[in-house]
Amino acid sequence: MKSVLTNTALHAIGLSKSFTLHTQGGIVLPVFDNIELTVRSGECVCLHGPSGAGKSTLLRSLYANYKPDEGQILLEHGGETIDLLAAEPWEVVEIRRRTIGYVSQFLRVIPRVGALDVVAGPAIANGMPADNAKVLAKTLLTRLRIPERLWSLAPATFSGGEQQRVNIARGFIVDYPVLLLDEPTASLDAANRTTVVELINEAKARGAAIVGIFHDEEVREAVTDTLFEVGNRSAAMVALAEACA
Ligand SMILES: Nc1ncnc2c1ncn2[C@@H]1O[C@H](COP(=O)(O)OP(=O)(O)OP(=O)(O)O)[C@@H](O)[C@H]1O
Repeated sequence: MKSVLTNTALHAIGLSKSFTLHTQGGIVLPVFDNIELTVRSGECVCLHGPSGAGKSTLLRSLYANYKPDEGQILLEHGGETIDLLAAEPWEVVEIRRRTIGYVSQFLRVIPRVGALDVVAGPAIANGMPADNAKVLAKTLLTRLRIPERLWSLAPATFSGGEQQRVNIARGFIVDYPVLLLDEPTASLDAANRTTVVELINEAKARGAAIVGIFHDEEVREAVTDTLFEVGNRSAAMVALAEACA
């Protein structure tokens, strides 16, 4: 469909999700119901709620890792508004390449590919010449304090925090219009948390629409514009100012 979202980068309408446990007698676990979520360009929405409320499930649904039972996820992609849930698998691949970035807590390591190439990969896939992509990758790895001696090594043997920082560099190397962040600072020290906050705020300043889960209170307060409560049946938007008052 032609573009219908004005200044809104992502609009989820009527999202409902339950899991059916086929190996456990077909028990149905409802997770969320009738979620309505709007994220504007330059805005960071923090998914908030108790453990088990469904934050990760919602974030994964926004990346089409999980398929909600009902609803639409409208996005601007290639000058058109598309519904991610109705997209063909090849379109989902294309949407992930160009429009939605996702930083999970854990790096899915690619055997034998060095950290520099792991980070440069998404930029090259978006058409950036390899030399330029590697320069950008080096800048990000330096900002995230990955020592140069590790750049050519495959991250499989890196520490948890090092892997997470490689993952963050990989997620921020492309100027995705929509960025999904699942606890990006979970294994990081204070200096690297500060760098991640800077990267998030720089992404917002260039107009990225961000949805994230941030358990660290300082990080949450430094980046969040809007808290989105997950976990009651009528999930509601609560202004950050109210939540922090
Ligand atoms: N793949 C799955 N299959 C079945 N149930 C699942 C699956 N993923 C999540 N769940 C269930 O859905 C509910 C929500 O889980 P989810 O991980 O989204 O919560 P969360 O709010 O992110 O929790 P936390 O803050 O502890 O990470 C939980 O009850 C969980 O057991």
